[in-house]
Amino acid sequence: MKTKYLTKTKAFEGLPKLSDFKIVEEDIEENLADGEILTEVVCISVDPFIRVYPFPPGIPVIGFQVAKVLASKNEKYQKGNLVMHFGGWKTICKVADSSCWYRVDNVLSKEDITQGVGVLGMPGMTAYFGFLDLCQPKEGETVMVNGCAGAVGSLVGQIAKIKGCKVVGCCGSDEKIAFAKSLGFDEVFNYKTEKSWPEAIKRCAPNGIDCFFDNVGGQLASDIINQMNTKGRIACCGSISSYNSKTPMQGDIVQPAMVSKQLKMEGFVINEDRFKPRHPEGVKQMSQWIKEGKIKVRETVTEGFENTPKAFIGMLSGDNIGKAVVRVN
Ligand SMILES: NC(=O)C1=CN([C@@H]2O[C@H](COP(=O)(O)OP(=O)(O)OC[C@H]3O[C@@H](n4cnc5c(N)ncnc54)[C@H](OP(=O)(O)O)[C@@H]3O)[C@@H](O)[C@H]2O)C=CC1
Ligand SMILES: CCCCC/C=C\CC(=O)/C=C/C=C/C=C/[C@@H](O)CCCC(=O)O
Repeated sequence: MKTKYLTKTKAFEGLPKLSDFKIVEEDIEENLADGEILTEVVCISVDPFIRVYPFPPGIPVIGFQVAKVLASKNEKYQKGNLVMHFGGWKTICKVADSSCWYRVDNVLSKEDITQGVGVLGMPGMTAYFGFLDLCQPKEGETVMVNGCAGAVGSLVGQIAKIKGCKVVGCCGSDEKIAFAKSLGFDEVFNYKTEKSWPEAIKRCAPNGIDCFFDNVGGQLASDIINQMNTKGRIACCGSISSYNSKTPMQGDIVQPAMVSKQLKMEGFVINEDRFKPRHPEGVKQMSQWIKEGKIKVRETVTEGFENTPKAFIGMLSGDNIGKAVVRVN
């Protein structure tokens, strides 16, 4: 049997380019070891961590996909099931049990299957556990989310509304502002067009910020932290403003605000042991909120395996609204 995968030809430098990728075709043995499954890709996730995770050129680009089981030597999965696994940008995969997250067709219909790598996948779990566990939001508090129209940020804002918070967001276009407002965000600003970030933050959150979910980092994050209320909580989720930077980032220091306001700042990665065993809880709650109409899902879908690099570069450049995903089959 033949498989195809996308690999990077060399380490990324700055914003990745289409010429940094190539497709490789090879034979794949169909015999499976105990616990393995053989799958055919349905959709592929393009996520920011792929830009910064130091995987070498030559191997399939890392990442999550939803795939159909073609054969199984794992009692949890049967031929025909749809699963979400960490098989990378590859069409036919042999997958070990440890890389397979869950059966997607138990919770999603065929039309919504791309949500397996979005709201019910890694980004959804990041929003759910990262925000609720680290920020501990209370009713009436003000929550700030940057990258607020993306996969994680758009979900964090909606969870914050469910918890009775005032939600302030920022993002990179007026179309994205309209989207965030349609989700229930109370105030949103465009960080690309505002003359002064401190003034925009003050205007949108005049009473200060209690919880900050940081997707972006850099000076924008420093400006937000400098307007936090006493005992505020900061979840450091990502720092996408630095991922393509060719020179070291610079920004105002935050220690004076951290000390004087007694802030709590904590970084996390969703595959930590403290979250992994709780993923079924996250999937169940997010599914429930979607059914109840409390969480709305938006995706930017690119068609075709060969267009995965284009979708990835587009996501890093801000082209996506909601989750960026590639539909293959
Ligand atoms: N800690 C963890 O376990 C996880 C962390 N993350 C992190 O969460 C963040 C969001 O990820 P995700 O929701 O998947 O991605 P998004 O869907 O939000 O897509 C990326 C977005 O980042 C924004 N962006 C790009 N460059 C910049 C910049 N220089 N300054 C500000 N914004 C920028 C763009 O939106 P715009 O138009 O607004 O600029 C773009 O659309 C990332 O930092 C990611 O690394 C994600 C998953 C897990
Ligand atoms: C593990 C990636 C660390 C890079 C941190 C960079 C930015 C933050 C971010 O975006 C984190 C993303 C985390 C993604 C986690 C993916 C794992 O669940 C992959 C697990 C691998 C496997 O299942 O074999």
